[in-house]
Amino acid sequence: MKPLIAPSILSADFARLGEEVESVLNAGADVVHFDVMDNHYVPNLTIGPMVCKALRDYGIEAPIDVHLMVKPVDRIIPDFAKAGASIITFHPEASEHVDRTLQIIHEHGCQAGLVLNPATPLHYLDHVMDKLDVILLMSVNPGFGGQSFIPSTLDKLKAVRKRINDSGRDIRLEVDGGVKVSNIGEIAEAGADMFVAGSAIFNADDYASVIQTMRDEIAAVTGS
Ligand SMILES: O=C(CO)[C@H](O)[C@H](O)COP(=O)(O)O
Ligand SMILES: [Fe+2]
Repeated sequence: MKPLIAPSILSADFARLGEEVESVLNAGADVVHFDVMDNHYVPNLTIGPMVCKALRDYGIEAPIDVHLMVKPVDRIIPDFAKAGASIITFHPEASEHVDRTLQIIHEHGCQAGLVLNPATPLHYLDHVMDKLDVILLMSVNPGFGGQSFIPSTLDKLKAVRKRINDSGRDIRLEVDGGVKVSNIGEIAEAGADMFVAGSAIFNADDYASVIQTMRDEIAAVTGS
């Protein structure tokens, strides 16, 4: 599948969020990564469905990838679907019934994904592979942008890539946390095909140049 670059708006200038999202899409980004934190499941507080709707009302048409770091998770899903989310991912530890949460996301017309933290085992995928559109591996502990990539994620990516290939389904393998120009090649080589990057893109002066360099690094190892 075509590699997707998904800037995390956590590192955008929130006072100019509409413009920032527009700029990063004009600079070549594919997907908007939207980090939702509740000061309960993670020790930080960010943005909710009203902000997602505001981006749609502003004219943003690109897919919005809502990464829910909230507990409980089910009751906020319909609000995000109504607000214009395209993909909704959640952490299994934040759901009492993972299969039901996936079902709620699909019933509301969104693509669904599970997010596994660095220390969360892969067995959470065991009985739901047929219901996943996305698997997101966290390469930092969730809660903050600007952290360093945890290298053991590479082996985990390889293992999940194998599971996806064995399943025969088109499941996106997304990676989130500490992704930069300097490591995106090895991350792609390990099997990721959707790359979240917050600080690496929004802290740069030229968004287009960072995104193009990321694409070149991915193409150098995967040919796509
Ligand atoms: O989910 C997240 C943190 O919980 C963010 O998406 C992630 O950290 C992106 O930021 P950066 O690229 O700066 O690491
Ligand atoms: Fe995220």
